Amino acid sequence: MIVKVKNLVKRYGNLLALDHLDLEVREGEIFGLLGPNGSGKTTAINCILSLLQYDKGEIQVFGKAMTPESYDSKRNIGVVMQEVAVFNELTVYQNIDYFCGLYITDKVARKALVDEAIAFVGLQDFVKFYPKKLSGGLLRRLNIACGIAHKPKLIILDEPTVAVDPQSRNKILEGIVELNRQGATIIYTSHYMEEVEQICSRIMILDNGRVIATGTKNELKDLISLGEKITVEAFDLEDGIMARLKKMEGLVSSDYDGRHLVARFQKGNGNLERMLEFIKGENIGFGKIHTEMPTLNDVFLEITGKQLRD
Ligand SMILES: Nc1ncnc2c1ncn2[C@@H]1O[C@H](COP(=O)(O)OP(=O)(O)OP(=O)(O)O)[C@@H](O)[C@H]1O
Repeated sequence: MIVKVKNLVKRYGNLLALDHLDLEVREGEIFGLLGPNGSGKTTAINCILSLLQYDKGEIQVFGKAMTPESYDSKRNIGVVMQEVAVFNELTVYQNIDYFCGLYITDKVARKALVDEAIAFVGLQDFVKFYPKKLSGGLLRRLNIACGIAHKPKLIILDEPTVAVDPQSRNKILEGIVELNRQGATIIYTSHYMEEVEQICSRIMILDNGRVIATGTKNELKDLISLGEKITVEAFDLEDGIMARLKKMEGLVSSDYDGRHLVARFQKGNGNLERMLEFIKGENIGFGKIHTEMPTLNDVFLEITGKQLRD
C-alpha cells in the first residue's frame, strides 16, 4: 500500500473538516479524491503530507508512519498544490531546476530531468520566460513540472486544472496518465467529475469530510438505482404523448422542451427497447436518439441529495 489513512479526524475549531477518514492508495493507481468545494480534499492531502497536525488517526506512506521528519518518504513524493508556488524572480527553466535540485544534486542527471519535465508539460518555447509572462494554463504547467521533475514514486496533485484553458487542461490530464504509465502512483483531487471519470482508476467521493463511496467509476454507478438517460430528438410532439410515456415501466422522469424528449430510467434491462417500441407505437417522427449512463454527479445526487456541480 502506498498510502494508508485510518480513522483520520481533523478539526478547525468547531468545524469537523475530516470525520474519521479511511483511505488506501494502492501502488500503480490513479486515485481520485472527488468532492465539492470545502469537502476536505486539501485538508486530507495536507495531513497525508504531514503539513498539518490532526486530532486523531494514523497515516502511513510507503508502509511507514508519516511524520514531519519522514525525509526519506518525502523525497519520493511530488506535490502539485492548488495555489501555484513558483519564484517570480526565476525563469521557467531556473524554477524547475531549483525544485529538482532539492532532490537531485548531480548536475548532469538534473539537466536531463529538467529538460524531460519541460518537454513533458510542453513548455519548450517558454524556458526563458518569467512566470509573470505566462498565461494561467502555462503557469499551472510550470507548477506541475516543478513538482514532478525529480521523478517521484508518488505524485499528489490538488485540483491542478482549476481555471485552466481547455488546451492546457488536456495537456495536464494526458501528462498525468503518462506519469502513471511510467510507474508513478497518483493521487488526484478535483471537483470536476468528468476529469476524475476520465483518468482515475479508483475514486473516493467525499462530502463534508466524510467518505460517501469508494470504487471504480462503474462500481460507484452500480451503487445507485438510476439507469440510463435516453434523449430523443423529436419536434412538436402531439398532446398526450408525455402523459402516456409517464406510464412506461422503469421510467423515473421525463421532460420535453419542444425539441428533445429526455427520459430517465431505473437501472435494468430493456429500457431502450421499450422506448423504441413506444416511439414506433406513437408514430413519433424522430431525428437522433442517444443514451447516456449515469454520471458521478448522479451518484453524488442520489447518495447525498445534492448536486456535486458548483
Ligand atoms: N485553515 C483553516 N481554518 C479554518 N477552516 C478551514 C481551514 N482550512 C480549511 N477550512 C475549512 O475546512 C473545510 C474543508 O476545506 P478543504 O480546503 O480541505 O476542502 P476542499 O475539498 O479542498 O475544498 P476546496 O477545493 O475549496 O479547497 C472547509 O469547510 C473549509 O472552509
